[in-house]
Amino acid sequence: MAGTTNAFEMAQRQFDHVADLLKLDPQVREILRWPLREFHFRIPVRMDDGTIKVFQGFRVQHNDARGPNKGGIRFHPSETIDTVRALATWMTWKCAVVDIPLGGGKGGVVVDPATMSTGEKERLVRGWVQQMWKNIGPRKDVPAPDVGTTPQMMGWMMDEFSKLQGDYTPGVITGKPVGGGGSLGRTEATGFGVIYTVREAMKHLGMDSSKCTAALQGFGNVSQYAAIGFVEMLKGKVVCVSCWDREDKVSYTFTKMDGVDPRFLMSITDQYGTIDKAKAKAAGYVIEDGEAWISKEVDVLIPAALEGQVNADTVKKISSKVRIIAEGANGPTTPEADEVIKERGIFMVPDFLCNAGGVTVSYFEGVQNDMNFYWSKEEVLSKLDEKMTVAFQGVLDMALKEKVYMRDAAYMVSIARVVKAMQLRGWI
Ligand SMILES: NC(=O)C1=CN([C@@H]2O[C@H](COP(=O)(O)OP(=O)(O)OC[C@H]3O[C@@H](n4cnc5c(N)ncnc54)[C@H](O)[C@@H]3O)[C@@H](O)[C@H]2O)C=CC1
Ligand SMILES: O=C(O)CCC(=O)C(=O)O
Repeated sequence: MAGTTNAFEMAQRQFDHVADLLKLDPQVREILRWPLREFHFRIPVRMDDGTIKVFQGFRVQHNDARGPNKGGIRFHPSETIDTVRALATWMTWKCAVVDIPLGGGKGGVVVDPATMSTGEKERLVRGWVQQMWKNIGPRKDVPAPDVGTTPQMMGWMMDEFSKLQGDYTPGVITGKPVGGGGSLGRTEATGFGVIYTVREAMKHLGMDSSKCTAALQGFGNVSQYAAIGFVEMLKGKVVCVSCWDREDKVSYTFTKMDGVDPRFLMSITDQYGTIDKAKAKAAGYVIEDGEAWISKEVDVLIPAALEGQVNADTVKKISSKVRIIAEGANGPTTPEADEVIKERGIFMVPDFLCNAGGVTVSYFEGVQNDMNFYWSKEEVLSKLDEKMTVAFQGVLDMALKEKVYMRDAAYMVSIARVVKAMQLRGWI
């Protein structure tokens, strides 16, 4: 992969660029370039065979000027502190851009959860809470799921925290299972939120969504509901999705030029987002290499897997037909690729705006936990649509007013809100 691959370096470069445009005070800049707090810890877990395995865990709290830190916990074999720092930093900008009263945090464990039994996973997540419980809580830092973690794990974590605290505390964590303190609509929230922003981008560009096509990277939580939303809400056609194949250890693209059926594909996908190749082939899907998704002649590209996927090499493969890139993933585009996209005039819906639907419904989940009163799915999704639409319009207005790239405009909106909160609290 060419160019910048370190996610935290990417996050700092994006921020520095806009800080320069804003002529941001150097001291304010120094606060915002780095996380305020980091926790590095080891989690010993009794494995099913009786041995003890020790896992590396992290939690990074980037900035809590606007409210408690908020952000998921990622379980991935290649997790690093720099990835967690980047993801925590983007969470600060994400919560600010959708104007929810929360700061930015993120956690992680270096582990491949697919290699563990259910019991081992439960002991690992309870161990994570045992290390962190004094530094998380509804008014301190509220974790949630991300890549490799599930609602069930959030349920166990909430239980562990409540036991240690001696009080039932559902608001300590979000993305919990429905019936166990979770909110209806959280599963769909990130993917549907992506589609609400694509809908608004299409309105701005004068595109008829029912005549549009899309190619998606990834087929996990975000991509599955983005694909469903593109087909069912926008009446468009998704020509391919891709995934990482855990057996073959490579990625594949699953293509059907007359339109994939996302609900069928979901029925043959495991909990880690790997699609069953044999079943897909039998249903008429063409299986191509993992990078094929990016060169499709479509109107919309939705990278919804991991960071750094649209980079100096892969950006060259983007077809001249593409008009919108909607970043479902966090940090999928490197600064080098951004330059090319800007030059080509492709409309960018940047990650921390595009995928903010998840944390928005997590915020709604916390509100419902506080009230001990739960909303219908329709109510949750209609509140989400409103938040995402207002946020999109705010960023678009800034981009048009300042004549800047949408990513820079999103940073401008968020930085102003975080700086204002720091001023109001007397930090600066
Ligand atoms: N789940 C959520 O609510 C939110 C997730 N995100 C971000 O969205 C992205 C995806 O997250 P989830 O869908 O939750 O994760 P997930 O674990 O449910 O799915 C990830 C998908 O990406 C695929 N993948 C991994 N490496 C790949 C590669 N090299 N090529 C193609 N596919 C690959 C996996 O096979 C899987 O289908 C991440 O960047 C995450 O941080 C952002 C906001 C909220
Ligand atoms: O739901 C949340 O609180 C966090 C979601 C998240 O980790 C993200 O938006 O990247």
